[in-house]
Amino acid sequence: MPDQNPLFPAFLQLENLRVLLVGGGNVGLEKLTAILRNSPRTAITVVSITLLPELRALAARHPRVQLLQKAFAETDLDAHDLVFAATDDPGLHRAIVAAARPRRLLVNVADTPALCDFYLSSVVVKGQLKIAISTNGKSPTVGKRLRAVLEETLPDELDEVLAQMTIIRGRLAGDFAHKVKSLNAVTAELAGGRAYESPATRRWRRVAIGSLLALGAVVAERMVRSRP
Ligand SMILES: C[C@@]1(CC(=O)O)C2=NC(=C\c3[nH]c(c(CCC(=O)O)c3CC(=O)O)Cc3[nH]c(c(CC(=O)O)c3CCC(=O)O)/C=C3\N/C(=C\2)[C@@H](CCC(=O)O)[C@]3(C)CC(=O)O)/[C@H]1CCC(=O)O
Ligand SMILES: NC(=O)c1ccc[n+]([C@@H]2O[C@H](COP(=O)([O-])OP(=O)(O)OC[C@H]3O[C@@H](n4cnc5c(N)ncnc54)[C@H](O)[C@@H]3O)[C@@H](O)[C@H]2O)c1
Repeated sequence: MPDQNPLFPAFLQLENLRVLLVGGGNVGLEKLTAILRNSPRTAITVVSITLLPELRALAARHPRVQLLQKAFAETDLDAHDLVFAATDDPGLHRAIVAAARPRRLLVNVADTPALCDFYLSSVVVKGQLKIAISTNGKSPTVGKRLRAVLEETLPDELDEVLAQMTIIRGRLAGDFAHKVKSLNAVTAELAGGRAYESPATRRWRRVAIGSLLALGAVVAERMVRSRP
């Protein structure tokens, strides 16, 4: 399958790891915000020559974020597990990746797929439910739009369902196979397909898919027309 998305999705216990963020400008602030929104107690070292006031304010609200106002040095990689590079210096990004490789550190370089060991995703949150979306870098904008559609469409009650299922699975007796059978039976309705969609969900699905397809067709046509 030549065209498949080969990325492996996983959900990190980031609060057990140590993160280095290099760059404290606009993009650095975006990365720090994304990390802390998901995993607010993560230990993060931010290394940057300059630090935006908003980033300082965010760090002040998170005791495990440490700010180091200075230029990046290779030794900053020591004692970290993951690295985010978000400066305005592509040469520095290449140097960070080169220094991180022999240390077996995983690196994300903002907006630079060729230098990334992992990509960030659009994240849908409904209580405890979290869905990460990857377009394999094809269009982060589509990821962002899909996030909004899913946030709007997924019923808020899903979080309650999860809470109830946790209680039920804790109470179920019997062997593993019996438990799986019971849990599948209890949740059968959730997987019931379109017949089980609420009218609002059905409408959103049609609107979302319809408008994305229409938009794609318009853009494609314009591009064909504007070709020299
Ligand atoms: C999901 C999200 C997470 C986050 O960053 O937190 C994310 N980008 C987001 C938004 C966004 N990024 C860009 C735009 C402008 C419009 C556009 O270009 O489409 C917008 C839209 C906006 O801001 O509205 C610019 C851009 N991004 C990349 C390139 C380079 C390239 O494509 O070659 C360029 C061109 C730079 C340039 O032209 O200079 C590359 C990457 N961006 C990724 C993640 C990874 C792939 C994710 C995937 O598989 O989809 C990957 C590969 C690596 C990485 O950075 O991790 C977040 C949405 C969060 C949300 O709101 O839900
Ligand atoms: N701001 C955006 O939304 C956006 C969008 C698309 C592309 N970009 C590109 O992304 C890059 C970063 O953008 P930005 O807005 O975050 O820039 P920025 O100037 O706000 O931030 C860059 C940060 O990197 C730090 N830095 C530079 N060299 C360093 C070093 N040697 N050691 C430590 N820190 C160092 C700077 O002190 C600064 O805090 C730029 O190349 C920009 O063109 C930005």
